[in-house]
Amino acid sequence: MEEMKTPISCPKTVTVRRNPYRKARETPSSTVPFPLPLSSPSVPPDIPKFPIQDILSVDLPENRRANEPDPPSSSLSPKIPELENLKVFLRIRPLTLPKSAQKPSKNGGDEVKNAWPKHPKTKNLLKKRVKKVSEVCVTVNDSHSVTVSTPNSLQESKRVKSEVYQGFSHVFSDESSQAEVYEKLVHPLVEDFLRGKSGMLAALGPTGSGKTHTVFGCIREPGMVPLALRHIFAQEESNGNQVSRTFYLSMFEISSEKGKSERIFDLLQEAGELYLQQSAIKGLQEVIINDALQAESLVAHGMLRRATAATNSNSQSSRSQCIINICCMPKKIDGEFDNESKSSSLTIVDLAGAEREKKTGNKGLRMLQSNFINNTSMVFGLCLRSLLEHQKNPKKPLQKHFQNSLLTRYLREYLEGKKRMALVLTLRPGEEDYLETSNLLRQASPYAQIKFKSVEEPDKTKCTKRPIQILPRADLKRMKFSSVQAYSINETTDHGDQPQIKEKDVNGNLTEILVESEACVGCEANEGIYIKGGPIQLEKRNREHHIMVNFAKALWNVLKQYKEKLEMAENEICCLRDNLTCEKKRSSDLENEVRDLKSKSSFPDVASVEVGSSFVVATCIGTNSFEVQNYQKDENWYAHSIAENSQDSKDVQAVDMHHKNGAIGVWTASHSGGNERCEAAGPGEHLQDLKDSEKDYSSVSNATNVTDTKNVERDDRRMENEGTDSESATSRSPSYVKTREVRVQLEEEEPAISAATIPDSVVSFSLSPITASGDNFSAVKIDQLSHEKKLDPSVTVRPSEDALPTQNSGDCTDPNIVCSIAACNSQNTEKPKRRLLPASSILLKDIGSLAVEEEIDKPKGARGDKRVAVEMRNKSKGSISLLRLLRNDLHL
Ligand SMILES: Nc1ncnc2c1ncn2[C@@H]1O[C@H](COP(=O)(O)OP(=O)(O)OP(=O)(O)O)[C@@H](O)[C@H]1O
Repeated sequence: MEEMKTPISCPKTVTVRRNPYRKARETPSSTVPFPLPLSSPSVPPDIPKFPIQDILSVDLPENRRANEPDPPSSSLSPKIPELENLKVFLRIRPLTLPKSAQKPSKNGGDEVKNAWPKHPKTKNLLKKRVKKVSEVCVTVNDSHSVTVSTPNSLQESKRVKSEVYQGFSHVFSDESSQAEVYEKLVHPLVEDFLRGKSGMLAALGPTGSGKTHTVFGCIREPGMVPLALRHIFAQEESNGNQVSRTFYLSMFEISSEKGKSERIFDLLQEAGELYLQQSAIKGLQEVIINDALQAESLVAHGMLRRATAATNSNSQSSRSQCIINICCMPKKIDGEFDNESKSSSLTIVDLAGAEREKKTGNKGLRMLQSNFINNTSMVFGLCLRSLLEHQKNPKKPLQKHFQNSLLTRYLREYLEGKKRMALVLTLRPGEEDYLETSNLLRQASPYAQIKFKSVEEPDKTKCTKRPIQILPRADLKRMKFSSVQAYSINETTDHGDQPQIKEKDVNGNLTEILVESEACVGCEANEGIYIKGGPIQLEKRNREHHIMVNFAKALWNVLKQYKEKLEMAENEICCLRDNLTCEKKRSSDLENEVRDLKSKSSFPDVASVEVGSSFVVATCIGTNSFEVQNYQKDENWYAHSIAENSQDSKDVQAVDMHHKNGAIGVWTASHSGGNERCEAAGPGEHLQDLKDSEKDYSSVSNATNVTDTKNVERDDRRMENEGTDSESATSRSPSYVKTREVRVQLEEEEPAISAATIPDSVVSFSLSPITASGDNFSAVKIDQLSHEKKLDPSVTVRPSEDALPTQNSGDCTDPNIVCSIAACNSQNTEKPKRRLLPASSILLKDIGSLAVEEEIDKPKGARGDKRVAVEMRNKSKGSISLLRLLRNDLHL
């Protein structure tokens, strides 16, 4: 507060003290310059200096005109193309016409129209033409510019009193003759035409301004067309080239009847209406012209056909757009075109003049025609303006105004700046024509800024159509791929910035085609490839072409590889199919062989086991099916009972039987031809040891025919007899059977379980000592297991209490064979097709233990019932009844 009150003296240096206190830095002026470290991180190393000197040393181009577009940068186009400005000529018609040229109109003709108030300014400027000055609004400044003065009557509504239009190629005053106009306007075009450059001249202007007079002229003052024809043929005659070239003349008009659709008519012949196809008139007659006189007469003939009508502005006003084409085609010498001469065309267009309704006073049909004429003129102007704007600012697209009229469609290439063109503006200088004149000059004078390239046109006779070669189909397909590749675009500097399309022909020669920068060039190759656009677009397209070609190549290679793989896979499939067929055939052959062998085999797989006083015989009748028989030993044979074959079994059963004297016999039952044959084998070789693994039964006794095996089955006694009888048999079968027997030691000497081997398998037998019914007779075929395991040679088998299931196990005498006797369950095994009665021996064994009477005399009551129930559970009804029977029979 004290400081605020005391006056503050202004110090030289002010120190601002902050909280917290900081030491003030010394002022830079008082300090020694502090050298920055060389490797200061804040300073980026090696920053290039700004090349100001280089920039300044560049030579600046000379000042260009304001209306000239900026030159393209050197990087984009190394060489500035030779551009030509559109030549715009201006011709001023005489204000007054000679009396011979004047044809009175209804309203008094030109004299009436030119009775406009005089312009005082022009009067002062052109003193020599006092009469005209008072009437004209257009004055020629020099050969390139004119001044248009506003009439006094319009000065109040107009801001400017005069307008200067410049930039014309030449301004022809009203005193200019046709020859003078021709010399400057058409002569260069004709010269170019004769050199092979096409060109077009169009006359624009309001009605009655002298377009037709300029183009066609009259007898005394021939116009541009007759003069051009004379020039052409004079040139030909002077050069002596009449033979080398042919000139064609065509002339047609585009008109609109009743203001509706546009129509094209040939003016050289009565051909009716013609049609425009793209840029060509279909059906247009092109007359060969041999001399100027003939040509002029043709033109005069066409002019007579042209639609004209008298209007207030013109007694012979054109009501159509008239187009004349003079074509030059080199003649064929010995079927070949002359190399030096080129084809070209010269087009001269006489447009119908724009009309103002107020001035012409057109009504009805005339007014409709006037609308059509004005519309065509407007479209023509729009096309040129769009071209100009597009050239000034390439970002602006080139509008397609040409589509709006037949004339502009026909002249499309010219109106898009692709071909050389010249315009001649005709006007009437009278003050009364001020508006038309002013409008025309305002609109058309900027067209002089339109540029087009002076290019040598491709010779139509050489490059437009190539001969189509008839190639094989495969070659054509290949060409579809290779034709794109055949084009290579090379932007060389030989032709400025015009890209060069090098086209490889069939012979491999490169032919160069120039493509205009803003041009649209169609290259008709065999595949009809069309290249459009400027150099940048062409480059882009070229890149796209290359990409597509590479893509197509890669795709083609991939497809080829897939095709090869597919073919290989198909071949493999074929091989596999063949192999499969072979294997199937082999398998079927093997099956047949096995079947044959089986059928040929005399003996099926048979195994027998001695169980107590009985033999149990198992015969393999299927894959897992056995037929089990048991039979008792008699005094002679251990086995002398055999069951019948099942009807399905076609095999032969054989049972090895053991004679009391140690002989081995085979009991066989064969089936052949529907008759079953039972063969009783006689004593064969004496085999002392039944435990031998293999016994060959080479001797078989004579056979006894058995017609009905069932009889055999039903009559055991008969079977036994037959078996006995077989002992004396002498005939022997060459068949034999191989069996292996596995003895199983049974606990408690109850031969309930045994097993035997048959070839490649093990059969186990289960005989229940408790239940003597046939249901508990079972045999299971157990396939040989792998040889890796061995069982204990001494196997003890303990039958289960209820005998179901019964566990069997056995060992194999052959050490190479490892056998395993698996669980044997009568329910699991396939039941034999025919059940046999239980062995009587077993029953007999049980007879003693069974108390049949007890059963009868069983105590009644609950305990007695239980006991009976337990016993009855162990013994079936059949066994009980059988036991009873046997007891009765045996008197036990
Ligand atoms: N330079 C000229 N010298 C002499 N006479 C001329 C000249 N220009 C035009 N004329 C005459 O003016 C009249 C009208 O000219 P012209 O028919 O050529 O006009 P135009 O522009 O074709 O009119 P439109 O568009 O109606 O057909 C004609 O009689 C023609 O002879």
